[in-house]
Amino acid sequence: MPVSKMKWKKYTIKTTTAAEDLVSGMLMDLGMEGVQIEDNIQLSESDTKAMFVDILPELPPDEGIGMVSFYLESDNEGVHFPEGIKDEEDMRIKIAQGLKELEDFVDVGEGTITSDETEDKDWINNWKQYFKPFMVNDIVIKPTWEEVPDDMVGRMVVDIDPGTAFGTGSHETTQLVIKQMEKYINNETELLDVGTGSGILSVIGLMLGAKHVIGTDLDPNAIIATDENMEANGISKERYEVIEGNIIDDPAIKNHIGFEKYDVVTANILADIIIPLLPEILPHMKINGILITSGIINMKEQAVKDAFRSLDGFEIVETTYQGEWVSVTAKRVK
Ligand SMILES: C[S@@+](CC[C@H](N)C(=O)[O-])C[C@H]1O[C@@H](n2cnc3c(N)ncnc32)[C@H](O)[C@@H]1O
Repeated sequence: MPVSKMKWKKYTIKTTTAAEDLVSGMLMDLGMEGVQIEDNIQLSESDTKAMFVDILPELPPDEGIGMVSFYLESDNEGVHFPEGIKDEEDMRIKIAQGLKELEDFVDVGEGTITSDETEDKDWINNWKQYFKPFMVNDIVIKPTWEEVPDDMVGRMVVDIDPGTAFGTGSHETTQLVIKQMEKYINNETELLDVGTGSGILSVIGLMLGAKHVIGTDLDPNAIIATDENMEANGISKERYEVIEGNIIDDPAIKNHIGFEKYDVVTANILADIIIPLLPEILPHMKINGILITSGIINMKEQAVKDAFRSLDGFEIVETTYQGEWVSVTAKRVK
């Protein structure tokens, strides 16, 4: 699929941090898509988890200003406004009315609207320009829309389009798991991939010879992406299953996955999620089964290891590092 080169016009409303969510909602009601908020409020714990960052960025002080932006497609005929909006003037009037209604509930601040010159920007597909074929050990990982470069021909090739799910393979945490999988997966392996994202680890597990994989994720986009990536790599439906749900607290998922069944389990999720996952994953593993955890920022290495050691059943066999990230591999010993 070629990288889309649509043109977009960006409009930005200067408001307050208190009003930014309401302003976004108002814009979405008017039919705007891709609404973005920028402010200097520190991310909450749940936001950081969703964004997969363990370290909070240092931001300048929050001065209560929030910028809410949206993008409209534009071409030679001009900007394409959502249904019900005639032109730019009509849009500005409708937004001003919307802000006025919100004023009864919250301080909307300046409420000024600025626009950027039309730019060649596609915020959904932009990242694709930077996703190029690369290698992890001997495995070539490439976007589905790129050819295998000449110097990488003849190796195992994994095609990936993560869509909106996590997992191009370029993140250190994913690479740490792939390198461990190469050591432990063989033709007898039953694999469980907790937090499958794009399905990249499941696909690689099967390509390395695993008999079957079950992937789980909380994100419905991960299910779609995994199906697509299995197909892109010519993997038949009998070899895998991907399910939406949480093995931490959903007994139906636990029963479905089955107990004492897995030779290898991968879990590339944040340390704060891995810690409560460990006792839940243990009973699904065979004795001598291997659990490869990743997504652990170095400052949380000790906490994850303490969690492993507090459980009667795991023995840590290896710790590997890439950049500021850590992967802990453990064996089920009883
Ligand atoms: C860092 S991504 C890893 C994606 C892919 N496995 C990789 O290695 O590139 C973590 C994934 O875990 C999912 N996740 C978070 N908590 C989970 C849980 N309790 N059970 C299953 N998946 C979870 C997220 O939705 C996200 O897709």
